[in-house]
Formats: sequence, structure tokens, C-alpha cells
Amino acid sequence: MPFEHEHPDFQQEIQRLEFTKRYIDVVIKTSESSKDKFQENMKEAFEDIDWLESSLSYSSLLTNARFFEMSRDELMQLKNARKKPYFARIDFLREDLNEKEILYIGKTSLYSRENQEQIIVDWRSPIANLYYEGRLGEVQYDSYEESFHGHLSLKRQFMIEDGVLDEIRDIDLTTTDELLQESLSKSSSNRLTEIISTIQEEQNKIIRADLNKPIIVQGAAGSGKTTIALHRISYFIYQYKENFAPEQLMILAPSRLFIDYISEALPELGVERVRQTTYQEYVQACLGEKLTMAEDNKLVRLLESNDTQETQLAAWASSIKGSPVFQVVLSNYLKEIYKSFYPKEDFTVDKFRLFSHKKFIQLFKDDYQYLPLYRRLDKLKAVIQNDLAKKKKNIIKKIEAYYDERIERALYSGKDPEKRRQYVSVALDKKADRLEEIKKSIRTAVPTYMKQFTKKSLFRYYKELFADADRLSKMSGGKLSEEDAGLLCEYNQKLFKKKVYEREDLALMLYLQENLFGIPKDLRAKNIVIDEAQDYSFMELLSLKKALDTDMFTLVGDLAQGIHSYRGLTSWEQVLDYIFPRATYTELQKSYRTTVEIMEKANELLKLLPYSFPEVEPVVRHGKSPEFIKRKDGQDLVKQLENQVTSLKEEDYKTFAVIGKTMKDCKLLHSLFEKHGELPFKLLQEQESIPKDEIVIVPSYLAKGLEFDAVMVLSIEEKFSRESELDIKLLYVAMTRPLHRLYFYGMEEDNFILG
Ligand SMILES: Nc1ncnc2c1ncn2[C@@H]1O[C@H](COP(=O)(O)OP(=O)(O)OP(=O)(O)O)[C@@H](O)[C@H]1O
Repeated sequence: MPFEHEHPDFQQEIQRLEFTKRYIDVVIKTSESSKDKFQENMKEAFEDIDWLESSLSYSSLLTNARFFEMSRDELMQLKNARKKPYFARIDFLREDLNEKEILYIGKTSLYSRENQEQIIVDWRSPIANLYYEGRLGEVQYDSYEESFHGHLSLKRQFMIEDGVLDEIRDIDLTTTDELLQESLSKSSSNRLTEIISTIQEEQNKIIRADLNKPIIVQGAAGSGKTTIALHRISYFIYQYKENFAPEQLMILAPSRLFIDYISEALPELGVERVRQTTYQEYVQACLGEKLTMAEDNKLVRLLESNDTQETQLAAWASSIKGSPVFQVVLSNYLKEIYKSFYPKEDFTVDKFRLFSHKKFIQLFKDDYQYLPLYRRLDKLKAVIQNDLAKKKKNIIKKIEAYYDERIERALYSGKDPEKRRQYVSVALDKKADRLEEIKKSIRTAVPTYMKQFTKKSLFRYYKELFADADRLSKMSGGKLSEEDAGLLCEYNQKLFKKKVYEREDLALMLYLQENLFGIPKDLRAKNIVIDEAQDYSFMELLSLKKALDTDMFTLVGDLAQGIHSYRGLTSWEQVLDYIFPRATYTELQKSYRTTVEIMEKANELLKLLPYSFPEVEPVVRHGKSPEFIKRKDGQDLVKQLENQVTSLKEEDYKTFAVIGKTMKDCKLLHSLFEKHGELPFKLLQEQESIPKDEIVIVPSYLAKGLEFDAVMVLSIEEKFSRESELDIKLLYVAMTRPLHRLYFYGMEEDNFILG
């Protein structure tokens, strides 16, 4: 029996819950009215009861009551916690203390206003780690670099629904966690939720891993990567609340659709103020310009195009532009640009040499190395301006002295007076002219000198990079043959003519932008989470790291789902070796989303991929085996799918998706639904938000990261071929979306590779 109403402590726990709820109410009420009201509110709330232990009795609550200011966020969190203030309790006797601590763990912390005792302990606090890691018995936890040893005598889970205690259960980590089973067997809401009460040990390790180091997680489909990444941000914010505002953190998601999907979990974890954006949006913000992106989706082109040569060229161009070859190219290109800024002439005013070009170069090259190119120029401009301001009096004095001396000499010379007068008058005029001239030179010297450094826009620089094949090949240090460089130049020039950019161009432009102009400070997040990181190229990750000037990244991804591998990663090694050498690398092999039956089928696909992925282990939860159903045509197909959904609804499933290989089949089905459909449905596009209570029609590549109770993989005109690595990955993505049921609708089983 998993949970017991007859648990000997059940009544006592009800009272504790009641106390906590009322206490929360008082704190909320008081902080919304006035602090002086605290005592009054307390009295009102607890007047009718006399059951509390003495330490919590209402008379003791009244004495010494102090009210603490709460921030808006804390108040918000407390309000949210009202329905379920905590989910677990641990009893811990610390070695160096005599008294056993009884700690209730919840989403947010709550201190007693009277004696600072913790009424609720935040799940992210150091001691709460005992709930996630500790077995009953001797344990230890670390807090602020100190270790505390002691005895853990109880771990208790609570099921609280709408403020009412339903069940309690005492557990040890060694027993199978039925709370986890229960939470996994629920139906999905189309949105990601928090999992704080059932975080597993291996997940907890990642959430709490050293916050001062980057981390890379290779995790199987459904292993909780997205969820864990969000919990890690939450943990980070809690640990560094004094040092960082949530706005300084950033989540990079694959699409707006995905941001919508995770949006529900964000406020629950207190991370809704974290910047959430897509890679493309972020880079464009850094460039300070909205670019016209090539509309064409290369992935789709790879799947649909008959024009194989052109498509292959496009894929090849992407892979090269994303590869380390371009790190070499850009670094040589920048060297070249920098060199072109070394002046050959000294800075002079009139005949006076004020600043040698050598000194200028030394400052430019070495002293101001930490600045982007144009910021160095600004700085140097200020330096020579200052220098001139200091020296200008001296220059004028020298000129005056020169003429004064001549005039003086003429005045005392033996020339006849008329000639002397004439000479002096001419000399005075000359002096005035010279002074006028020199003052003008002083005024214009700096701008004139700076004129030699012509300013070009980022886009000019970028275009010039692809202007000359021979030069490009040289800049690659021979890594790009002249022929390949030629193809690449031609390819990009075509894009420039159309005035469009591809996603792959963004990384290179970001790299140049950072080195030439710099990135605005407010865009430099301090800690970055990248989901679906396998779809990023080497250059994308490298230029992000450089632009943000930090290596504090959390990268989560799954190479088996690397459907953009024409540009993305095929191994984590390169990233670890060259971009994030300080990173810890972890693998997650357990899947929490799908049933054993579905996962076993999906695992068969993994074997067809040319990588050695270990099999994904599903958490033991059984369901029906995936089923192939011969599809009908037209109206009958719509009926067939609708009947399926209706019968699944009867089993209490709530979210359904029909997944096609690409948009092509999805659009076909969508038009059939428009003509004949009776149930509500929606075709998902990239910018869309996921509807509730509608049958979702979505292409496999957009379904990545999402989940549904039941999935119907559909093949109308498109088939999944076992010859194509991309098809295998897309089918794998589609098959790992359902929590409970998976169907294949097609003409033949073979359309889905596994026939
Ligand atoms: N410890 C856990 N307790 C309860 N549910 C969990 C746990 N870990 C993961 N889940 C659930 O498993 C599902 C998959 O999680 P998530 O989407 O984070 O996985 P993922 O690794 O990002 O998957 P994908 O690679 O398919 O994008 C979610 O429904 C999540 O709530």
C-alpha cells in the first residue's frame, strides 16, 4: 500500500499543514496591509486553536513578533505556495547539535517571524540536498564549504492537493519511488512542469553541480534535460540572489514554439524573468540590426528537394561556415583588418611631431588589446587629443618666441630705421599668419589624422570576406582549397545579392562584431542555458562564448536527435576540448517520458545510426505497444484519426499530436481536416504557441523537445527511409514524443523503417 491514511502521524501532519497555511495567510495579509497589523492578524488566525505545540502556540507567536519586509518576488512565491506549501519532510539529527531538526521542504522558504525557525525550507537550500541524495542513516551535507554530519531518521513525502493533505508516505531512496511513477503516469498538459518533489539522484547532481563551471549534458530523449536545465537556473538564482538578477541569465531555445512550451515551468521555478530567446533573435540584437534571414529552411530542403546538387552545396556551405576552419579564417581576417589600422605616419601638427606612429601601434596592438577595434580607435583618439591639448600652449609659445626673437634682433640691428620698421612690420604680420595657421592646424589635426582609419560597417567587412577566393583560401591557412573557397564565395555572394543572410552567417558576424565593435553590455548574459545544444555548430558556440565573455554555459542536448547535423555537432569532444575546456561532461541514459514498450521500439532505431549510442533505459512504466494502422484516404483518414483521439480521450488522455515527416504531409492533412474535421485541430508553425484541447499537427523537426500523451506518426506522401540518417533521426524524434501511446498511420509498416 503506497500511501496510508492510517499513518500514525497523519493527524499531526494535518495540523502542521493547517498551521503552515494559516501562517502563510497572515504573512501575505500583513505584507499587503501594514506591518503593524501583524500581531492583530496573528491573533485572528490562531484564536480558535489550542493544539499547537508550545513553541508554535499563538501566545508565543505574539511575543517578540517581528515583521520582515518581503520582496515582491518572495510574496508572489508564497502566494503560489499556498496550495502546496511543501512536498517532503526530513528528520535530521546533526552530530554537533542535541536536537533533531524537522524540516519541511517546499518550493520556497518561510521563516518564523518570531524565532527565525524555518517553517518551510527551500528545495534549493543546502540541507534539502539530504532529501534528494541521502539514504536513511548516516549522512552529510555541505553548506558554504562546510560539511555537516548527522543521522537522517525520516524521509516523508506528502501528497497535497489544493491545500488538503491526501496521503503521506515514508520512504528510503532504495525503495522504488512510487511518487515518481505516479507523476509520470499522469497525462501531459502540453506544457513542461517543475519536478522538484521527484528529482532523481543523477538529475540532482547536474542541477547542483558546481555553479562556477560550465556543464555539458548528453541526455537521451525524455531524460529530463530541459527540465533539469530550468531547475539548474532556479538553483543558480537562489544561490546567487545577492549577486545576480534573473535578467542577467539567458535561456537559448530552438524556437518561439519551444519557449511557449517551457513557459509554464518558469514562474513555478521563479525564473520567469530570465531572458528567454532564440539564437537568431539574440544575435540580431547583438548586431543591432534586424536582418532579412533566408526564409528557406535547409533541413526541409534537404528532405524535399529534387535539386540535389544545389541542396548538397547549401548543406556543405553550412557545415564549413560552422566548422573550426572559420575560426582560423576569422582570426587571420581580423589580423589583416587590424594591421590595416596601423598608421605609417606620426601624428604631427605643423612641423611638430607629437605622437610617433610606433607608439600609436603599440597602444593599439598591445595596451588596448582588451577592447574591440573601433573602441581602441576611440580611445586613441582621446589620447592624442589630450596630448595635443597639453602640448598646444608650448607649440604656440615656441612659434611666438621664434618671431619675437627675430623682431628683437631687427630692432637692435644697424639697419636704417625705415628698413627696420618695414622688416618688423613684415615679421609681425608673418607671426600673426603663422599663429593663425598653427591654431587652425591644432583644431583640425586630430580629425585629419583619424581620417586615415576609414570606418566600415560590419556588413561591409562580412561581404569583403567572401570577395576573393584566393584570399579566403589563404586566410584558412590552406584548410580550404582554392576551389572550395571559390564555391563558398560564389555561394555567399548570391545571398548578398538577394540581401539575405542564413543562420550560419550569424555566428561569423557575431564573432566579427565582438572584435570590431563590441557587444552592448546589457546583452551580455552572465550565465547561459542552451537547450538542444547538439544543433549548434562549433562556430556558433565559440562566438557566443566570446561575445558573452564568459564560459558559464549549461549545454544540454542529444546527439541522437541531431537533425541539423549538416551544421550542428556530431560529437561533444570538440566542444569540450576547444570551447569549454573547464566543463564537466555528464550523460543521462534514463528516460522518464515514455513507456518501456515505446522506448524499446525507439531504441531499435538508434542501432541504425552510425554512432555508438548506448540504449536508452526507460523508467519502468508499462503501456500498450506501439501499433501500426493502415491508413485510409481523404475524409476517411480524418475520421480514422478522430476516432483514435476520441477513444484515447475516453481513457483520460488529453494531448494528441499527429507528426508528419515535414510540413508537406502536415499541410496535406491539415487541408483534409479543414474540409472534413469535426474535432478542433491546429497546424503548428515555428512562431506558434501550443494550443490546449486541440489535435496538434506538427512536422517532426518542430516537435523536437515537445511531448504529448499520444502521438500518431503519419505518412501520406512522405516515407521514412532507413538509408537516410536524417530520416532515422527524425523518426526517432517523433517516436520519443509520446508519454503513453504511439501509433504509425501509413500504407505499409515499412514506411516507418521498423516494419
Ligand atoms: N525526476 C522526474 N520526475 C518527474 N518527471 C520527470 C523527471 N524527470 C523528467 N521528467 C519528465 O520527463 C519528461 C521529459 O523531460 P524533458 O522534456 O525535460 O526531457 P528532455 O531530455 O529535454 O527530452 P527531449 O530530448 O525529448 O527534449 C517531462 O515530462 C518531465 O516532466
